[in-house]
Order: sequence, then C-alpha cells, then structure tokens
Amino acid sequence: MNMCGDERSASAGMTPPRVLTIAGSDSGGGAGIQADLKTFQEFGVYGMSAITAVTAQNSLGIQAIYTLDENAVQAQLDSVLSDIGADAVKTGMLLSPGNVLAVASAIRQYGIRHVVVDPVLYAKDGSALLRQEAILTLRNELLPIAEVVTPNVPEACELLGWAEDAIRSVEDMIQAARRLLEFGPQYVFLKGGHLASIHGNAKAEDCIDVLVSRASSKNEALLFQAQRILSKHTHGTGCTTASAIAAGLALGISVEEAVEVAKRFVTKAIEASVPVGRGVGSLWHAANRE
Ligand SMILES: Nc1ncnc2c1ncn2[C@@H]1O[C@H](COP(=O)(O)OP(=O)(O)O)[C@@H](O)[C@H]1O
Ligand SMILES: Cc1ncc(COP(=O)(O)OP(=O)(O)O)c(N)n1
Repeated sequence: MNMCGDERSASAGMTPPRVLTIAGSDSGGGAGIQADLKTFQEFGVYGMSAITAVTAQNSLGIQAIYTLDENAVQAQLDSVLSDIGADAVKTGMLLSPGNVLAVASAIRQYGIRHVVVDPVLYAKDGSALLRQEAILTLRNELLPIAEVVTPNVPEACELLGWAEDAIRSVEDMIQAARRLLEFGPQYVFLKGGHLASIHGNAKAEDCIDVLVSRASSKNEALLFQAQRILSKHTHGTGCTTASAIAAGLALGISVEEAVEVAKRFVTKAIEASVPVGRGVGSLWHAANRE
C-alpha cells in the first residue's frame, strides 16, 4: 500500500486525519518536531506540535538544550486537543518526568485513540533526551497507554534494565520485544538498525525490525527487512519511522500495515538522504513522492 500517492486523504473542504507530535525541536531540521511534521505532510495528514524542549542542534551534534516545563507542555496540549483534536499522537523527546506525566495525563483526559511512543533516550552524539530519572516514569505511565512503542536496540536494553550488549540477534530482539509488552503497550516495534554497529556484524546487510503484539500467540513475531543503505546521513530515522506509523494509524490502516508502510517510507528517505552540514546529514522525506 502506498500511502503517499493517490491515497492521500486530505482534500479541500474536508477535515483530514489529524496527528500531533509531542517532541523536541531540532534546529538542524533532521530529527524531532521538524522530521515529524515533514513526515506528516508527506502522508497527507494534518500535523500539529507540542514542543517539550528546544535543542540547538546541527549535523555535528547537540550544542544546547532548553527545556520547557510541564506547564508549557500542558498548555500546548490543552490548546490543540480541546479545539482541533487528534486522531493519533506521537511522542518523542520528553526530557523530564514532569513532561512525561503531563503527556500521559492529556492522552487519558482527551481519550486519544492511537498513541505511538518513541522512547527517545539519547541523540547520536550521546546527549540525553530523556533524563535518567524520567525513564521509570515513561515506563510506568506512558508505555501502558501506548498502542505502539518503537524502541531501537539500545533503548530496549535500557528500558528492560539489560546490559547494553544483551541484544545480539533477531532472536534476542524478539525476546526483548515480548518482555517490553509486559509494560503494557499493545504492540512493540523494535528497530534493529543499530545491531550491526553494536556488534560489528559485517554480515548485517539487512536492517531487520521486529513487531510483536499482545494479541498474537506467544512466539509469533513479524519481521520487517530492508537492505542496509550504506549512508552515514541517517539523522532522524527513528523520529521519521514513529511519525510515519502514527500517520498511517490516523489514516485508518492497521498497526501491521502502518509499520510496513513506515519501513518503506524511511528506507526510501534514507536512500535519498542529503549531506547537509559537515557531520551526519538528514533524511529526504520528499523521496517518497516519486
Ligand atoms: N542504514 C540503514 N539502511 C536502511 N535502513 C535503516 C538504516 N539505519 C536504520 N534503518 C532503519 O530505520 C529505522 C529506524 O532505525 P534505528 O536506527 O534502529 O532507530 P533509531 O533511528 O531510533 O536509532 C528502522 O526501520 C531501521 O531498520
Ligand atoms: C529534538 C530531537 N529529538 C530526537 C532526536 C533523536 O532522533 P532520532 O530520529 O532517533 O535520530 P538520531 O538521533 O538517530 O539521528 C534528536 N536528535 N533530537
């Protein structure tokens, strides 16, 4: 299914599916709110944002982080959700326990149907995007109300309290994903883009991700596989993937279909990535138009 061609849903005079990202701003435009809104636009859904932190960031890393407190986050959520509403919400960088609590409470209060939680913990340069003391809050308050949670391999290890090299294979990923289900989300989509770099696995020619659900039988897992693209310009892959899933859900497709469409979308955007700046360049979201 191609969600980015003829099936675009927005047309004049009709209310398009509405998707809200709750995340940090990336001044460099590659990740965070900026990647999310670019993705929403490509899917033809109406994008909105509640900003949790402002990062001074470029292709070389994060130079500074300015946090918005929970009152500022709450105010943005109330403004948007009490008026426009949202068919789906995607969360990214939340930074503080207060922000996590404000987001969880708004999701409950406004009865948001589709909730995609990207448990963003660190940026590529190692900067913390969720403080250590907020990890438990996210696990206890946000994961139980998520429809889909989308960790990468290091994030899965940290959420589970496992050693950072505990996940070494697709079988380990499936086991980790099933353990993460115990925290309460309906689905866990565990992304394997990091597997090769963590274990220096020269054979990892493919990027394999794993989807498990509470509803499926004990050992059932869906695998999503794409050829690894040998580009260093992969800034924003995680944000883009989670946003694409949220957009798909808002458009009314199933989680399984939304993940498949998102994987295709992010793969194309990496293939066409742009070497902006002197470091790690960013995805090119418009690649999916062709
Ligand atoms: N070099 C690559 N080539 C193709 N797909 C990739 C590449 N790097 C990451 N991906 C895919 O992009 C998505 C996000 O991946 P990942 O890197 O694991 O998460 P994050 O960006 O959150 O760290 C996943 O579907 C992953 O398989
Ligand atoms: C503001 C902000 N949010 C999230 C990230 C991390 O984004 P991600 O898509 O996981 O991309 P990489 O860190 O892998 O480039 C960020 N850097 N900034």
